[in-house]
Amino acid sequence: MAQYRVVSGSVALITIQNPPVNALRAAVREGLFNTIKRASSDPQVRSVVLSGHNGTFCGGADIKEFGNVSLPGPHLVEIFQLMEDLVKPVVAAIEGFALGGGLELALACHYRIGHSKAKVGFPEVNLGLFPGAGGSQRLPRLVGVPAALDIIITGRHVAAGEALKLGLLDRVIDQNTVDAAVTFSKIQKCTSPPISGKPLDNHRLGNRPCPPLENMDAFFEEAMKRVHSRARGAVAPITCVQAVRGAATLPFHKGMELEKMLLGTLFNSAQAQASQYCFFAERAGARWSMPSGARWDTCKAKPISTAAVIGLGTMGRGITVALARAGLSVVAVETQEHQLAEAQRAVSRMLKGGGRVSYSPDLQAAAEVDLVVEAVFEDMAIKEKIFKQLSEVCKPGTLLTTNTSTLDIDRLASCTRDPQLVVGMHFFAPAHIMRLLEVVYGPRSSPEAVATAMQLGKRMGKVSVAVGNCTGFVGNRMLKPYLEQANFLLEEGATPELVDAALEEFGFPMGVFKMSDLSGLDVGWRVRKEEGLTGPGVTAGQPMRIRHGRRYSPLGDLMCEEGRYGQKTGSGWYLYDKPGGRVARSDPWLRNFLEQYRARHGLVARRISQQEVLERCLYALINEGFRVLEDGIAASPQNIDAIYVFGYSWPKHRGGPMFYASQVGLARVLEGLNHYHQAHPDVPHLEPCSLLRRLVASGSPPINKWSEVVKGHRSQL
Ligand SMILES: CC(C)(COP(=O)(O)OP(=O)(O)OC[C@H]1O[C@@H](n2cnc3c(N)ncnc32)[C@H](O)[C@@H]1OP(=O)(O)O)[C@@H](O)C(=O)NCCC(=O)NCCSC(=O)CC(=O)CCCCCCCCCCCCC(=O)O
Ligand SMILES: NC(=O)C1=CN([C@@H]2O[C@H](COP(=O)(O)OP(=O)(O)OC[C@H]3O[C@@H](n4cnc5c(N)ncnc54)[C@H](O)[C@@H]3O)[C@@H](O)[C@H]2O)C=CC1
Repeated sequence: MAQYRVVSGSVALITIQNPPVNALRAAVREGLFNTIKRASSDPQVRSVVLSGHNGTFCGGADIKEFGNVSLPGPHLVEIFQLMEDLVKPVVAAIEGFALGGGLELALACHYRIGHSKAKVGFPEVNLGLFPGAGGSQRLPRLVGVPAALDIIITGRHVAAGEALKLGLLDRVIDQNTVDAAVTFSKIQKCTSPPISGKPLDNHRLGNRPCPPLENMDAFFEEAMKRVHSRARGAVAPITCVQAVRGAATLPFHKGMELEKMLLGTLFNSAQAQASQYCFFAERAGARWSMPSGARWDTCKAKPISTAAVIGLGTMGRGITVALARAGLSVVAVETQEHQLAEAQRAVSRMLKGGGRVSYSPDLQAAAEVDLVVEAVFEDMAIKEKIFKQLSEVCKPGTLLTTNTSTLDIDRLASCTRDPQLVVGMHFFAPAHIMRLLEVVYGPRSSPEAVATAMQLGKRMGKVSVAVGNCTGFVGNRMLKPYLEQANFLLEEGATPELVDAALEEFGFPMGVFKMSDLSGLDVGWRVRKEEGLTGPGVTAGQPMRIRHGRRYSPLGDLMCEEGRYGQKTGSGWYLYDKPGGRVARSDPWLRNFLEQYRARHGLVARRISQQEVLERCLYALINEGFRVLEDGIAASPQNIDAIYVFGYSWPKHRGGPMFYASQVGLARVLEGLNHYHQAHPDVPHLEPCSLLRRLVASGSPPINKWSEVVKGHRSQL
């Protein structure tokens, strides 16, 4: 766990060994504690080098241990103090990553040497924590308060070059880091005396004062204001500011006491649990499986080096950028001349002149590529035609994928010669930025096609989740009842402002109406027309607010008929200063419109609480999530949660909708749905699904045990 060797005659080389990231689990902490003591008392040893096995210094504390109320083994704070107090110089040799507790470990060393490709950082804020083993107190003393606060609050990875400039690293090298650190620990080159034996006090960060900061009170006030406005209800970022303020104002030992107290408030909090759950949910998608039994570890991906993107609108442009950034050579195809020219400019701008992209108005240009992503209008007839053409044009074996957000993958596959080569690759806007990729398999998609799309997602840095084929797949299928509830609430007396405020307070960066204005109201309108819910496809004589015997809100359709598509037209649920404007203002027109609408349909506006908004919107969405699990469209609640956190900006500190349901309590969610369904019996999305009932009947097991109930449930269907 911590290997000890004496090298070069007098240097104790301690190597942390705990693959894959050398996390500081109990046995490692024990090993570190013992080897530091050994180095201290070994008369042969004059200096110490600390390194990590297999090119990674240390990924920090072992997150899997965090559920324990009291962690076993020696405490990190104690180990780091022991190391800092050592009278022999200790040099950290940083290769790969030094993150979280790993960087705290490096800060407790007297010197830090990093490889030029190394990265350091404090990502704890993403886990609902902050660097609580001395990091919040030592880093500001080394790099100053503003730089330290930035690193701690953002959780970003700092590249070696920047770390050197900040003084976080003493040296950056391109050669073998451990060898360099051993040499460094023994001698300082040229005129300087050997560092072994040199007084080390200035290199013990706990002994140093924080560099002074002018206008400190104003600095922290401003920082706190910024954090409050951005944290969206997350507590950890606020604690980061409090802890760093402690470093700036208190002696080290007092700062450490404050750090301990603050960590105590976070460590077992619901937010920390939710954020840590998200860390593992993000990674769980890589271990995909299909109902056929095909799995991530038994299927091989095809090599992909060239791709074509068909349709260069909003999505196609971002997809082209994402593929080019992943190192693929991309052919971008668009039939509209002006769109092609505009897309070429936009893509070049985003790629900053880099990437290998060629442009064509002709589908024939896709003849030799390994993979195609189709991103034309959401119109089945157009897409079917394109898939038929692609099947004729492309070389045998080309993977044909579609970015459709709702349509049937199998129907598209049936237009091709090789339906097993067709899968959905559902990106989220903006496609080069949003991390989520839903990889949709149809009944005939081959495991190899799925493996290839998943592998490509990884190359693009996406969180990829394999899902089954149904209208809207996982994310958009669950979104439908959420949007539906929001519209019903408007009919009943709410305003877009009230609904959005409730959702933003919950932690979404944008409420449902602001989000719809951003995406474009016409997108959903097109889908509803395609489904025959509005437009010429509606059976004559149907009441306006009923479709297929269920409650329906035509509000979104009426807005589009008024030409209000959202930001792009300068008005939607809100008013914008110009088409394409970003700042939403309340619109008196809309208030009038809603009043007239209610009057026309005999609806009496009532007072609606924020709690009702949250429960109806979120429980309806969660209920559909249970149906998705029940139908086997998503393999696990973790997959659903990853989709919502990385594709729909569900607040990480709430852990995703299914985790949130488990935290609220399944019985309470069931009770809420029963209540609202009784009040609205014509809304099937509010009727609790049978899997939820069954989970509650089985005593509401923890989320990692749901799959057992799901399996039993499916076998009974
Ligand atoms: C390191 C990475 C950047 C590597 O990325 P990549 O190569 O892409 O690999 P991955 O797929 O991400 O990971 C591979 C594999 O490893 C698993 N893993 C990664 N990191 C960890 C980890 N830190 N712990 C456990 N497991 C880890 C990962 O899950 C993968 O496995 P799989 O899931 O099975 O596929 C990347 O991995 C990464 O970013 N890792 C996380 C880095 C990070 O966030 N580090 C910070 C950890 S938190 C930390 O260090 C906090 C502290 O040190 C301070 C807390 C002190 C604790 C003190 C406890 C005292 C509590 C008392 C409180 C009460 C007080 C009172 O009462 O008084
Ligand atoms: N806009 C969004 O937020 C998201 C959209 N999607 C899906 O992505 C697809 C594309 O959507 P958008 O980019 O928003 O549409 P868009 O309307 O912005 O762009 C579509 C482009 O396809 C081009 N096109 C049409 N027929 C073509 C053909 N035969 N050959 C080549 N190009 C052709 C059009 O000229 C247009 O430039 C749709 O299936 C949509 O459902 C998926 C995720 C998010």
